[in-house]
Amino acid sequence: MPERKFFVGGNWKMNGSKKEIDEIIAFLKAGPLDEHTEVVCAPPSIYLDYTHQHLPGTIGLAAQNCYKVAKGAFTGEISPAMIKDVGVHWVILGHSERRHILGESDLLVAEKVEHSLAQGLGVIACIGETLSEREAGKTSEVVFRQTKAIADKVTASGWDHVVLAYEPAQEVHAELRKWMSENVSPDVSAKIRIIYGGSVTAGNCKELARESDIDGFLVGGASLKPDFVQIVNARK
Ligand SMILES: O=C(CO)COP(=O)(O)O
Repeated sequence: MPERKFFVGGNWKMNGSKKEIDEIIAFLKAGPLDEHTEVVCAPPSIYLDYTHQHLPGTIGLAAQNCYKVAKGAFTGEISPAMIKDVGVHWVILGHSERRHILGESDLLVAEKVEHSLAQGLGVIACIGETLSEREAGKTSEVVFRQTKAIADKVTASGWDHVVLAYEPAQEVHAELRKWMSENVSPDVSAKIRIIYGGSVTAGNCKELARESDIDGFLVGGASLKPDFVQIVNARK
């Protein structure tokens, strides 16, 4: 069975300023960070370049979104080519806030994943149901529908550059891995990292990290605080 390197993403969402970023970088530098964990921070796009200039090279960077074509008349959007041009190698796509607040469809998210992979970015592809969908017992239906939209656009080798981020927990992670095995391939299912994106804190990270199908985290609020170091080190 392939080794899946633990992956912790810090999604800063629409937070931060140069001063706050300096503070985050200071606690990341102080660490120490478990070298067996892949760490990727995602600042707002306007700060990608600034963060790239100051962050240690051992920590990766992600944009929080991008568009599905290289350039053109798409006011307010950024492209994978631009993300790469400032030295950044990852992008988060399909975050629940983009799906539900900004109205991104499964197809749009999948097209963004396709274009980003074609341009050579790594993709943190987010999937997850809303609370009302969960309460209606639709978790698997929604999550598999979203995953299928993405899977339809990813080539066999493309999966090497995808991390799947899902909210609720081990049970669904295990179901997702089974879906990947049956619908993509046993090989991809064994290799792909499925990370947990539901309010991870310094308090709950160690227990979550013990689950066999949880290969890391996508952290929101706690990634802005020194607690993030403990989360990165959850498997230590
Ligand atoms: O959306 C999330 C990660 O992208 C989770 O956010 P919080 O960790 O702030 O709950």
